[in-house]
Amino acid sequence: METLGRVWNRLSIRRPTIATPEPVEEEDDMTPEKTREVFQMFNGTPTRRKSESAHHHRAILNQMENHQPRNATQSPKRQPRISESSMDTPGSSLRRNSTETHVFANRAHLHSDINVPACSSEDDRISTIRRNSLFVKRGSVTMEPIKKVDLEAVYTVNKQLGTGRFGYIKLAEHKQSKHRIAIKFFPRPQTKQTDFVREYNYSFFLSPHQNIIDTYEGMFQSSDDTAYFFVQEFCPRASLREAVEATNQAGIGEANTKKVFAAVLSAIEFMHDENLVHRNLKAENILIFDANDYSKVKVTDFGLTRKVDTTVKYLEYVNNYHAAELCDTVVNEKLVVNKSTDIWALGIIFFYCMKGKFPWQKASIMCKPYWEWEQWLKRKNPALPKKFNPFSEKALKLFKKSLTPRFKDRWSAKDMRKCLVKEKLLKSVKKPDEDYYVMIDTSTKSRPSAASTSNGENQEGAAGGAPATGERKQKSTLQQWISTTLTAMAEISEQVVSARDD
Ligand SMILES: Nc1ncnc2c1ncn2[C@@H]1O[C@H](COP(=O)(O)OP(=O)(O)OP(=O)(O)O)[C@@H](O)[C@H]1O
Repeated sequence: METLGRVWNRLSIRRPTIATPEPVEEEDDMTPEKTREVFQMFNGTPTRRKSESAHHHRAILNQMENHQPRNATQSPKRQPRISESSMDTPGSSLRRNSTETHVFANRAHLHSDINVPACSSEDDRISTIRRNSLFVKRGSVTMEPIKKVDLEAVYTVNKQLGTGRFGYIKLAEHKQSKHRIAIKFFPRPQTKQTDFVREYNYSFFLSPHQNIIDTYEGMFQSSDDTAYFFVQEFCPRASLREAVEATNQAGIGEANTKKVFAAVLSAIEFMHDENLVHRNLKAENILIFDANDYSKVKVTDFGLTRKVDTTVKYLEYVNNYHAAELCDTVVNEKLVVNKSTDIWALGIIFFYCMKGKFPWQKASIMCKPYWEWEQWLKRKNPALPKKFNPFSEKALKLFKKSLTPRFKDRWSAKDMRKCLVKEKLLKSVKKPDEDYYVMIDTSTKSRPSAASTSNGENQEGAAGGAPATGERKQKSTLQQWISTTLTAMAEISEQVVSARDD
């Protein structure tokens, strides 16, 4: 069993002052596994097997911006080290990591007087350096000292953007560069240093992915010692929660849901490939950068992120996104971290995007809407709960494979992505007057196509075979049908009369 102190000594780096732990409610104990987990991140020692490592390289390369996807048989293309690529960039200062031979970019040259981040998503130059460097992943998980910063001197701190259980986020402007950034604060002494460091490391380590919030390099604490903080890119729009709420319980529609999920599942697939579980997926933690077309969507908040198989202690806190196994757990019960909890949360988010509300409050049989779903799932009741009626067979399969209490039966993020990308998610709904068109069809061959009667975004503008796009056309078709019917009735009555006469 390796103690915290020994790990620091082994890393042979300057040991930061570790704050005396305050009696805060712990989510998980500082087990030897956990200690290793946190501090393995600091020395960058690869813990994966060789095959996993190759897979990781492929995954990270394929998902980095500006990188051509390669097939699995190609060996990872060597990326120029920063030291090489920077030769033609005079003035770029490089810093050598104290524990590793990796060299990675330092943004100190941009703000040489005060070494604090000021980058924003617009800062393409720096983000490209990071996103193109293969070793950023290992470089990013290196332990650095927590620097004291006089907040007022460096930033103009503005309004609060959000608040959570562990801290709060504020909009700020970096005084020197005028960049708008988001600062995530962790109040002291409530926050343990290890929790702060862990969240920063996961956030920074995962940032190169295009659907994960960018976290800028550096861990800080305010000069008055009231909070730790790190800096992230600012999302100028809203979270998915706000976007859905703005629809007044109508949901964001099939096309937008597909866009959101393409981004979110790409991020979660990346995390799961790295054997990391987000554990706090919810609409509030999905940031929408463009409210109009959902073209830029990023996942944030890695405060609960843990490696697969980590043992954590359960806290008494249940939300709409919690899987059935979490809702049945008692306080302080130990749980083993599993990817399937993210899959459940994604199932809930999918329902929420499509319907504008949650399927249930709590995934417990004490909650009637959930109990009804479970009864149907276990075939104890053949009636599908009404709220699932609008969904297509494929979408129902997605629900069955995410919102199942049998966590081993749950899909992977990849399965979910395949289903969401390819399949139609809403049933084609028969319009009330479809029968009328069927009658027309037999006489006038002018029935609208099925596409124009489907529910969802395809309702309007369906192509091919739809005759009655305007009211006028419909009226004339109706007149035609009436006259055909009247003629037919006259013929029939004539035949009846003549038959009677015979
Ligand atoms: N970079 C950002 N730009 C704009 N708003 C943000 C940003 N990051 C977070 N927010 C907003 O702040 C809220 C809280 O942020 P975050 O989830 O990171 O805090 P937390 O304390 O970890 O919350 P939780 O209770 O979910 O753990 C988010 O729901 C989001 O609305």
